[in-house]
Amino acid sequence: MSESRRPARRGQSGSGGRNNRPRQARRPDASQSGLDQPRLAARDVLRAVRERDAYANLVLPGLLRERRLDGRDAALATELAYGAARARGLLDAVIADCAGRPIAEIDGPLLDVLQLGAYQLLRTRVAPHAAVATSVDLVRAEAGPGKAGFVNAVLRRVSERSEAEWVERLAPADPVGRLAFEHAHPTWIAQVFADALGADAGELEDVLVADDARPAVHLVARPGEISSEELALATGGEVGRYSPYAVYLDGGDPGLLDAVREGLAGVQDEGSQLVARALSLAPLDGPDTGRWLDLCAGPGGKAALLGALAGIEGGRLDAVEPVAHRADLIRKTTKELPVDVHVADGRDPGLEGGFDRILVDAPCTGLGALRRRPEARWRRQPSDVAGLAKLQRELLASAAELVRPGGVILYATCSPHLSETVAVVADAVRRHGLTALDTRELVPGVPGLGDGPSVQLWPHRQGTDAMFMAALRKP
Ligand SMILES: C[S@@+](CC[C@H](N)C(=O)[O-])C[C@H]1O[C@@H](n2cnc3c(N)ncnc32)[C@H](O)[C@@H]1O
Repeated sequence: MSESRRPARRGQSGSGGRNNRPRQARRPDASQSGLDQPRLAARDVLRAVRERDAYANLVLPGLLRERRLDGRDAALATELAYGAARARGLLDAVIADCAGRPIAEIDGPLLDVLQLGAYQLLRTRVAPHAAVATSVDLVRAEAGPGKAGFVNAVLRRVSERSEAEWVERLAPADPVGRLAFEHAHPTWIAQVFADALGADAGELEDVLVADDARPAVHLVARPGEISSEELALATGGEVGRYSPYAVYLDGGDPGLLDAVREGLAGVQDEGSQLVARALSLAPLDGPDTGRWLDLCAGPGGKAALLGALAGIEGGRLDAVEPVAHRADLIRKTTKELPVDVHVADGRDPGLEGGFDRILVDAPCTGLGALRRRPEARWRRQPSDVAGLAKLQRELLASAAELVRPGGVILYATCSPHLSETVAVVADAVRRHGLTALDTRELVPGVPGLGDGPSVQLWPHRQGTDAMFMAALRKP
């Protein structure tokens, strides 16, 4: 192994899910046994993402276990796989310039290694000769000396400039495009962030930087099971700033923690905790009869928190999810809680109305949680938005039917896209006669919430995912 173990500049963690079985997670064969194993693992993750649309953060853990990589080797593999997946647009622009040909004309397996090498050269403190040599070794072992020579030549060219110099040379001239390029985001997503920031669009660079940094792991202490103080003591973490259930961890695999294995705690971004809590705090007209509904509940993170909070008040939560295996995940997360899981479409779940509190945590583009899903920013397309916005409106219409007069709906997305947030809410207010409440009052103690009445959280302001929420009461 090399000096590459020095701390790298950027890194990450995340969540997601499809085609992620560890098909590629077999042990390396004999021809690979002399190779740098963390880099081989990172290369295999990039390959799985490219070839079969896998999610890096679901493939990598299985692969590390299969290959018995732990400690510093696991940390290096994680840093390189997630970092290269996240920075793909920037890396590809540099690689294409150095190769003198479009990315589409470079063989996929070579491109995986070039991205890995370019990432090390531009965004880590790995010594250039180690970055180039280990990349060349990876290609030589699989594709022979000719291809290895090509990779060697391209990476040597990459190493002739720093990241800042490449940005200077290749970034588009327009301000949003330039910032997007510099911080490895597609321009359209940077524009979505700028639009959502509105008058605060001057903070765009701060958002992009925060979105590109390794996020802390957030744990949720299950109410009634363990307090956040006890959880922080048990895990060596730090009690969260805003959610009374949050604990921050610096890194590591939270799945290995006793508290998580025993179901006393879960992994959940603090912003998501604040969403669930906001629904529980919303003022109703009339008494709370204890009928709560989570209309888009899979995989069950917020349902677990809501179920625990409803249970403390003697209430119950109905949890709706159309995808059977995601409904199974809700059952697993909420067992022993007063939660009834229904496999159904939230637009017509077949439940009797009259709910006091309804969460609509709608399917969305996820543009607010990109920091936790390394490759997602390069996969999402602007054309994804229209279909989701239609579904979001329909789900909110269904919630407006199911909530009782005086009851409250909390509409939430892990996206700041205006077409998925304020536009959907304004439409619901107009069509269904709902009243917008001041949602800022439902996240007490959280600074930087702007003019209301809805709440948009940001990684650079609150350190959470960019969750949106709006509380709506039926008159
Ligand atoms: C943003 S996720 C919800 C996350 C969840 N609340 C949690 O905290 O774990 C959206 C969920 O809505 C589900 N979904 C998709 N279409 C739906 C529909 N028509 N009705 C209800 N849920 C739907 C998705 O399968 C997904 O599990």
